[in-house]
Amino acid sequence: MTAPDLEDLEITDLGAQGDGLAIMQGGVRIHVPLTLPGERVLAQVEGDRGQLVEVLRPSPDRQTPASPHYGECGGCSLQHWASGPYLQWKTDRVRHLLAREGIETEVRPAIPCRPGSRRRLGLHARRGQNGRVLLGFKARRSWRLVEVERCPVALRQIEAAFPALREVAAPFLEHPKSAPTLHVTWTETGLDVEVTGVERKSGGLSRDGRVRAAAAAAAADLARLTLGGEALYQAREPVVRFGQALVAPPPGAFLQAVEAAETAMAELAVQALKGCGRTADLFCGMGAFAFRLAETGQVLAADSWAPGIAALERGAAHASGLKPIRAMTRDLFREPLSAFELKGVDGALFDPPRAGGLAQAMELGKSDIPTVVGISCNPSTFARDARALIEAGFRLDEVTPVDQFLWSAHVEVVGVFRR
Ligand SMILES: C[S@@+](CC[C@H](N)C(=O)[O-])C[C@H]1O[C@@H](n2cnc3c(N)ncnc32)[C@H](O)[C@@H]1O
Repeated sequence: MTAPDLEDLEITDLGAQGDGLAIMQGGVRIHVPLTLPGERVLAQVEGDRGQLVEVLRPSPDRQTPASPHYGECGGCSLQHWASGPYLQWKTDRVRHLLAREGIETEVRPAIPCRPGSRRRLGLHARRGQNGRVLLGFKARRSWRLVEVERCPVALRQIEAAFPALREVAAPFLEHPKSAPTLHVTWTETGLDVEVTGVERKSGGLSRDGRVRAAAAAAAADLARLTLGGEALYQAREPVVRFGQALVAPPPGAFLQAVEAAETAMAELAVQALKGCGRTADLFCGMGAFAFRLAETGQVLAADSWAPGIAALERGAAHASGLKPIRAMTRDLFREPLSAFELKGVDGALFDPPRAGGLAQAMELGKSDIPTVVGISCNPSTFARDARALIEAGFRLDEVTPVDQFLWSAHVEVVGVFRR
């Protein structure tokens, strides 16, 4: 094996994953994580990857990273970038991905999210030396676990619970093949933790393990602890608020990562769909947007995840002052709501998973709905779906990036289509 070459590189751009890009002789593009455009750096280069050794000429936009685990932890890739150019890069990236589909529209300045606002985290647990439990995130481009004590992205309540969560994780490591992940969500009644990645072949978690997990959950004052959807401990029912409604999320439910981002997206959607008497919320989850839309008009809500639809229905049954919500479990990839079924709907919102919702977008295109709001955590598939709507006669009037995934290369978008 040959040792990597030490190279003096000029970083000219930033790639899609947030890595600095340098062009070597012969036009080879080298990805150098943790660098910024305009910087001169020393990096160990192997293939098309460079590992930063030293920043020889820092960018004026370089800032001190907030996390003590920065660089090692793979969770954040852009913590070293000042907020102005960082947000501008996300906005430009959305514009670029739309342009690639031939779409030109107004891309508004990205809505920022504060540090310390993330309410959902996936924490991995492993055994370290001397049997000690390690809790943290994966290292950059590696399966290695980086133990974290602080996470400036997470809500303070989650960060403060790290030591107690390490105790909660311990029983799930009883089988050497287990690689547990604690999916931690902050709710109105406290922390809701769903554990996955526990070896099931030998009967799953032992009886003793369950007792220890429940005791650790009580000591950590969790609202609920579940393993693969099965309750191990519940002190209080977890509850999340969507506008005026309270919903009890089933274990492992999808929830927008940052509450303020969800509120900002809902405000954009409600504003665009103002005056609609009947809207459709497609890929509705537990109704994060449906409940806000139901404050002024009837809602038809659909999603393939039956437990989420059941939670939405229970929330709707207890909410007061809302217009009726009709919810249905439906696979919108295989069986999108047809233009015929959408008759009488005068506004629609669609918020598909990362893969996008092309089949549903095409049906929306065939319908006579005048306004559609598209929300997506993947601007590439959003642009593809937008293309389908535009080909069906819509204009994409505006797109607003929302920086829901702080200091990562990911960005959420909200687009308003009209015809
Ligand atoms: C990005 S989430 C949005 C959920 C909701 N709008 C919210 O903000 O909480 C995407 C949703 O798509 C749903 N989904 C995934 N595949 C689906 C499919 N084939 N058909 C219908 N819904 C699907 C998931 O269950 C999830 O609720």
